[in-house]
Amino acid sequence: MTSTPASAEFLAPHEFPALRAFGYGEAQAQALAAARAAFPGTLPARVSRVERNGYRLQTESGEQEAVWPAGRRHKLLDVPVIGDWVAYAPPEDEEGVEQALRIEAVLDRTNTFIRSVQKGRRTQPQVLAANVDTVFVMTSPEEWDTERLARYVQAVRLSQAQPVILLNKSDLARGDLLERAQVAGLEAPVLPISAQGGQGIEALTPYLQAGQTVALIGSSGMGKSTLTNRLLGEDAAATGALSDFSGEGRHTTTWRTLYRLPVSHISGGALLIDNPGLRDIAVWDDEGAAFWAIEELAAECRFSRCTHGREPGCAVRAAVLRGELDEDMVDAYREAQGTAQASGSGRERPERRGEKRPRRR
Ligand SMILES: Nc1nc2c(ncn2[C@@H]2O[C@H](COP(=O)(O)OP(=O)(O)OP(=O)(O)O)[C@@H](O)[C@H]2O)c(=O)[nH]1
Ligand SMILES: [Zn+2]
Repeated sequence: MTSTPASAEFLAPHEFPALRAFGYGEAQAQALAAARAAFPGTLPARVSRVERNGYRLQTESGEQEAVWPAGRRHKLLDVPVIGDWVAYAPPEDEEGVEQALRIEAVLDRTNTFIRSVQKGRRTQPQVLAANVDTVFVMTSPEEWDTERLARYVQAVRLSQAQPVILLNKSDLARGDLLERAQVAGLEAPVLPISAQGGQGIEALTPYLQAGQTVALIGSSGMGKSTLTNRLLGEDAAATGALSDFSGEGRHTTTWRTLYRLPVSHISGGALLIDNPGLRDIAVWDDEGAAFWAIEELAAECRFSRCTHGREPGCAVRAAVLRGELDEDMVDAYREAQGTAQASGSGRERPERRGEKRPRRR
């Protein structure tokens, strides 16, 4: 929604100095204005933790519990995820301060990370994280695989985030791997680092500026936890989102969390998204990429509430006709959005399932 908002609904970013450190800026202020038109008086916050039964929000006045009201008819892709900006209803009275805040709307996302999940025989998109500026793809000398990395790089670029390859455990690199990695032709910087020893870590600084959001992905054992702990440093326990950070280690944490990195010689105070689902590199498949593409294209549809059915000026349909998008993927997406039924063209086509391209791993 890019139309100029009514002034009463528009709250300038500088009115939220604390949220600015969490990345609140002009785009969020515009999105909030649109949400306030529907939900007057709501205020902005960022989802800093997703729990089984609720959320933790970073508001201008600190972290607070919140709920996304059950029973509300919402579409699958509209459910708040880690990294989302939301509009919440401020508590009505003093007592209300003790209660969980109510999330009224998810603000327009600058991007989403979507994976495909299998529900029975159907493929369905699931949003893992939103509003990510940079994705660190972590690999190691033993696991270096140029082709596979090229696919992740492409997937990250599709989602409008910037890919950066971290070649961790560079202390273990043999022969000329570090040199070869630099000239592998990947459309992303390749940074040799050692999360354990700290070598090369300064190269991350440009991506870790205040208000920047980064996500770390990579298969098991690449050193994601080691790097996260190094970046969080001693200040970890002092950060709100980390109040349950314990000696048990992060492996036991199943929450999705947005950590604010302490300001150090490496980080200017960036936000780091840790999502167990995002860690699994298998999510970067063709289907997930198709769902991203649909989300991006949908912004170009003539109607902001386009269901990508038979509306005129639908950019998603146009891409299908051009052969750029798989129709099955569009159907799966529409089903998840709950729009397929409404527009009367929802079809299940199990007979075509067998024809689908094999999933690449
Ligand atoms: N030699 C060397 N070993 C490292 C380095 N970074 C991490 N390791 C080791 O690699 C192993 C795996 O590191 P983790 O940080 O647990 O890896 P992870 O990516 O978080 O793994 P999962 O939690 O399973 O996803 C540990 O034994 C680390 O000590 C490094 O820079 N050099
Ligand atoms: Zn459309």
